[in-house]
Amino acid sequence: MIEVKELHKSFGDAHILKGLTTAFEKGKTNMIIGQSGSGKTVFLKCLLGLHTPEEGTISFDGRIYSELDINQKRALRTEIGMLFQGSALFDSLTVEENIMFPLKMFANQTKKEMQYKVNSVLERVNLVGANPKFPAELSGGMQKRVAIARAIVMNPKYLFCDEPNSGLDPQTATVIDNLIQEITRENGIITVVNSHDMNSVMEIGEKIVFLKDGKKAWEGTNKEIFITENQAVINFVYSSNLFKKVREVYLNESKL
Ligand SMILES: Nc1ncnc2c1ncn2[C@@H]1O[C@H](COP(=O)(O)OP(=O)(O)OP(=O)(O)O)[C@@H](O)[C@H]1O
Repeated sequence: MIEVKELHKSFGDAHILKGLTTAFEKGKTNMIIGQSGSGKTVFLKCLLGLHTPEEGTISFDGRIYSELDINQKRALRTEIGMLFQGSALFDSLTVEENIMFPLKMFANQTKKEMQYKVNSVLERVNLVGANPKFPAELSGGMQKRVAIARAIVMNPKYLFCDEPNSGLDPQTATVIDNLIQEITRENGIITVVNSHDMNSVMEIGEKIVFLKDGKKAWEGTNKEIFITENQAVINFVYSSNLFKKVREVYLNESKL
């Protein structure tokens, strides 16, 4: 479990996270939602250890990050897979070289072991045989699948994803969402996803944390978000006519 307690993060006078407390469980896809500027990326960077909170703790299966020494932090870092917005593949490297990159950096494996691992993750994301291709030869959805393969090649315990659907058409976005959720369940990963995409939130949000003014304003499941009476959530999630309608239908059906 990842436990976040009373997290505070400021930049100069700007107090961004103001005592955020939440927890994320194994095998679950957790989504962080909130308006632009509400601190989702800052929070993800705190989880990654890229920002140091002034107050509060983040514990990874009992290991409080701020209390770890440099070697323990380094070891923990190898347990984290990251899916960046826009895939962030190295353009000059092939698919295979991209996926092998973290193995070469952090794992002490033979070429044969690495090759086996690359092929098995490529198979998992349905890209068998894509090894020699360059990112520019792939569609956005395929690039995203390569990025997922790279994020899971080290068998991470934790997977953090920043806007995994940005720039994808709705059908491809759903494929990527389902892949993230399936891999999370199969491997018992703790996955945390920052998202603007309400479709994703409804589809795979087993736990949703709504950030507002640097705090958790609401949390619940993708079932509970349909029935919540929390006005801030309603204003944010059901701002579009389509989602208003979906909520209405859901509420009417649940009365039957
Ligand atoms: N390194 C930084 N230095 C100063 N201010 C920062 C820094 N990083 C983020 N901020 C500020 O923190 C606030 C929250 O930013 P953040 O990127 O976390 O928002 P977000 O919820 O992810 O927004 P979006 O949905 O648009 O990506 C913003 O006001 C931003 O300007």
